Amino acid sequence: MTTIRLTNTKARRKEVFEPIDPTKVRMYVCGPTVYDRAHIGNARPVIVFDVLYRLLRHVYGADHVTYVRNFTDVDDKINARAAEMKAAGDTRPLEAIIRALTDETIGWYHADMDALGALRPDREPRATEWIGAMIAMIEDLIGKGHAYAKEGHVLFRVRSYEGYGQLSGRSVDDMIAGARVEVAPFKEDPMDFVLWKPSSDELPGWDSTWGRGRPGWHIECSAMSRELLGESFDIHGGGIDLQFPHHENEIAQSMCAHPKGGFAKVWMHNEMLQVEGKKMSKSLGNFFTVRDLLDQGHPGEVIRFVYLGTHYAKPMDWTEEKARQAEATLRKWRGLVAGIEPAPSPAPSVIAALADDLNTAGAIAELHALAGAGDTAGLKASAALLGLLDETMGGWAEVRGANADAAALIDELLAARANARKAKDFARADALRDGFAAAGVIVKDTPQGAEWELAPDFDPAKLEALR
Ligand SMILES: Nc1ncnc2c1ncn2[C@@H]1O[C@H](COP(=O)(O)OP(=O)(O)OP(=O)(O)O)[C@@H](O)[C@H]1O
Ligand SMILES: [Zn+2]
Repeated sequence: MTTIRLTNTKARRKEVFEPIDPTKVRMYVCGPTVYDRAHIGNARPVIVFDVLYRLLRHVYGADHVTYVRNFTDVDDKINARAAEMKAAGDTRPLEAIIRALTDETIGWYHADMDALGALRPDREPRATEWIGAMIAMIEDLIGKGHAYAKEGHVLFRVRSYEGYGQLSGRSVDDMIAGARVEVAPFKEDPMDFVLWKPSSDELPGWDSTWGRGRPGWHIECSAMSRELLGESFDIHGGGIDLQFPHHENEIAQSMCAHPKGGFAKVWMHNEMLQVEGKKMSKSLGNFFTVRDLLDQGHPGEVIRFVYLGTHYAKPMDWTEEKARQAEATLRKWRGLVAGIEPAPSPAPSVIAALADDLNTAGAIAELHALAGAGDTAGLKASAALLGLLDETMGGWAEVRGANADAAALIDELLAARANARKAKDFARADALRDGFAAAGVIVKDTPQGAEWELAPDFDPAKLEALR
């Protein structure tokens, strides 16, 4: 069996991955808070953990892997957005606006992430459907002395859990000094965080022994992962921005509620997608959405390919140049594998790269090697492991709109040019080169073969005349 090695943030090193139960590999990834279109930063964990999911399914069998990713559909940011909509004239009750907003956002999220070729997780729990489990967990924590109720709030008593800070490697006192912790009259200690808070009549709320209220964000993931995966599971993922406080708080809650369980064995964090050295985020306003890129004509597969070019543990940025190169490569590979029966399994070299802490850039280098060696069946099977070259994947036909026919003709003419060169028919090869230039097709010869793109003055009639 393939040995997978993963960097465990908790251990701060690369470890051999050994599932607790190899017939039931379990992974939980923190999903989006649903009030807005996903920006391209939010797509990074989706793609990273989709590749891991595909690798786990390949190694352990598709029926032996359970992937859970939640939707946070109760949150102050959602309430604030709904309040803005109401202030802007929406006449529905706030709760109805919230329901419509979260439903619509989940629909967008599915459409956008599907377009990136991400498989849907096995379970996608909505927090609002698991409130009972959250209340039960909070009651349990109070019973065990790890939480306390005050003024309609329930707080987690951070100093009651001695392991607090281990994941992020900081002491509680450092954290207090460094973080902007909210001091509130109902807190015993500034580090304590909210498990439950009161809701006004018009906000979403659920009845509890502490009054009508709603859960805090951190308890959602602890309760849902416990319900769907158990007290111990294999992998917990999310962006590095969630390591503290969100994941630290999840660990504290889950370890205190279920001291016999181990919660997550391996913690994996993707680094940030950045814009000029800063995390892309809604609060900084330096974001654009996956939908923006799709609407600009970038096929989802091209976006995916760009992400795979950088290791998940390194920061990355999005550039048009990367997109251009990705598109040229994929266009060429799509031409190579069209109508080809894939090999029965992916190439060992590609599996080995992915098994080495998801070395996606290395896996792509291996795909180039397969393409270069003419192993198109191997290329197709191996690309599938990365979620690439799927013939049902959309985007390509629309990418250049009416120019889809042109794409086929250009590829045909490039093949003709290569043949002419091989046959030393330089007159024909040169005529094609000049013809491309005149028609507005920019051709670039690279070690991997010819790449092309259309200039703004592209003239389909001139291209047609080159036949
Ligand atoms: N710039 C980014 N690069 C990579 N991952 C990101 C980035 N921003 C958010 N994420 C990840 O996206 C996932 C969904 O997070 P969530 O919906 O809470 O977004 P968010 O953190 O609220 O976004 P923002 O910071 O823009 O408000 C999380 O796993 C988070 O770590
Ligand atoms: Zn979470």
